[in-house]
Amino acid sequence: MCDHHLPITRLPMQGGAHQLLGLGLAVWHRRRAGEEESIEMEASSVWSGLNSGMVLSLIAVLWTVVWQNLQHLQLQQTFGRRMSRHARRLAAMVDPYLSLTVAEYDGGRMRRSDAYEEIKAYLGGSCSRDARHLRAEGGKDANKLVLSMADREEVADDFQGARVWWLAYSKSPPRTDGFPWWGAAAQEDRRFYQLFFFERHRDLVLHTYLPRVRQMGRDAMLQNRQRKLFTNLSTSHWSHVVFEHPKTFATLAMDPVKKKEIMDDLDMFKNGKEYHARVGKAWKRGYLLYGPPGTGKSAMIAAMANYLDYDIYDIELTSVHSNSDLRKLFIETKSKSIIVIEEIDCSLDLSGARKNKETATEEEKKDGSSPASDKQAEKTKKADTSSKVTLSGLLNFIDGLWSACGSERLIVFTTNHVEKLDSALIRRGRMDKHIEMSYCGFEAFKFLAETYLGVVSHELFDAVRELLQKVNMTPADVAENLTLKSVDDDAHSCLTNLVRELQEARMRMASQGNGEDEQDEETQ
Ligand SMILES: Nc1ncnc2c1ncn2[C@@H]1O[C@H](COP(=O)(O)OP(=O)(O)OP(=O)(O)O)[C@@H](O)[C@H]1O
Ligand SMILES: [Mg+2]
Repeated sequence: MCDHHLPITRLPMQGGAHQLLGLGLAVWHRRRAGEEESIEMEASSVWSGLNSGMVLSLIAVLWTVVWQNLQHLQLQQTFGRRMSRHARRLAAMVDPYLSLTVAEYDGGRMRRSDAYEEIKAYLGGSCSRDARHLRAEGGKDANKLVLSMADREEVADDFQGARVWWLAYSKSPPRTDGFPWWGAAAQEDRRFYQLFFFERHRDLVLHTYLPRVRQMGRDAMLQNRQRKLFTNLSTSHWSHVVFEHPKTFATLAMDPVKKKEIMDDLDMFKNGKEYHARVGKAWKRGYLLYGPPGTGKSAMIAAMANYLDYDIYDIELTSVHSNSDLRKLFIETKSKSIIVIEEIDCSLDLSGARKNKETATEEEKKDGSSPASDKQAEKTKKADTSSKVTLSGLLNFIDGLWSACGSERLIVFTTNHVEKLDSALIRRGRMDKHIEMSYCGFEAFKFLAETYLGVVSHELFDAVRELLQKVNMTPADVAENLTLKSVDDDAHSCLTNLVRELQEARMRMASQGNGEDEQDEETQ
């Protein structure tokens, strides 16, 4: 990149005379810039440049008027081809510059363009030197800002002896009356980068320069990347915070063999680009994590994201109003990410329609059952009665045609009640790997004792082993007991507390068992 007067003062305009008038002026500027590369312009050449620029502008305006009239008279069919050939020749004489535009959103407003992001990252480094007006966002380094060009800024770039110019601009979106589901984001300005270069550099720019820009942009993005945790606060848009969960596989208590198996599976997935292409499968993988509350399902997702260095998209299904909103959310997700739907059984009625509070409680009243869980009651309370995400919509989201757009994505469902899930939802190919997160065993306890207390053996370990064989306690409860809560606490006091709690749980189980036995005897 170079520090240079910027030759292009043309902002993209609607076609026709305005644009061509601008073109004439731009030519003068660019001619001037071309000469400035080697010599300073003298006053007389400025005037001659200006005059030729003005003449060209006039020709351009006249040409546009004639052309528009020809169009109007519908003579274009007869003369159009020949005229447009002449037009192209004239344009090349008048303006030896080509331009290329990259929009922030391609495919309507559905998906942010990777190319736009890469160009933005590429230009970030140079614009801090050359541009006068900048935009800034937080980056990986807490003390630094990631810079990009503000609207209407231009920077020049030199590549293998060719000079090109980048312009940033934005446009207001067209009116969206009658399309309310496009939402607020559709009203935001649309951003673009426009690249100008000499026609003689066409091949160099298109085939060498631009691929290099994209590659360098990707590298810069990796350097500045902050991992993000996204959620859909509204029906079809993501909001995010920086993802900073400290859980890693090194601090996740579970059977070491099982843990290794999961880590190997993740490695295979991450390095599986060629494999997926070879066997013709979309590069995605489904994980189902199931087990009682507090057994580490959410902790496992955080550990996976940290291990793979992926972003997380946590979908709140109860806020999604329709299958098409779900699709929109999905399309907006980036690669290298984990898409999570927690407590899937609470978010969706697996017969296809969403539960709402009334229907849920009606059902419970009818069969005399209590709510499946407080969490479920809470979820169903939140569910919008107008929600229409269906089981088939969800299945489509996981492995329909749309699921293949983008790549390198894990889809993770969690549930406390795996038995409630529709078999279609969790069959292999959709949820490829089923992982049971279970109550704390002795191995997991030893791991937690070492992590939380730094002890690898203790006189109370045998008592804990014996009790854990008889009592179901979650890793979350064990971890809570092993947490130092005051300066007087130490390993011994924590382990004593744990043993006491396990004994109490065992006594409760025994008394419940007795109660049930007595009831059985009475009924007999
Ligand atoms: N296997 C584990 N290893 C280490 N810590 C654990 C483990 N399981 C749970 N924890 C700790 O217990 C707490 C609760 O765990 P987590 O939220 O992951 O449980 P969950 O299975 O997602 O529960 P729920 O079904 O209620 O969402 C967390 O602080 C987590 O760090
Ligand atoms: Mg959880």
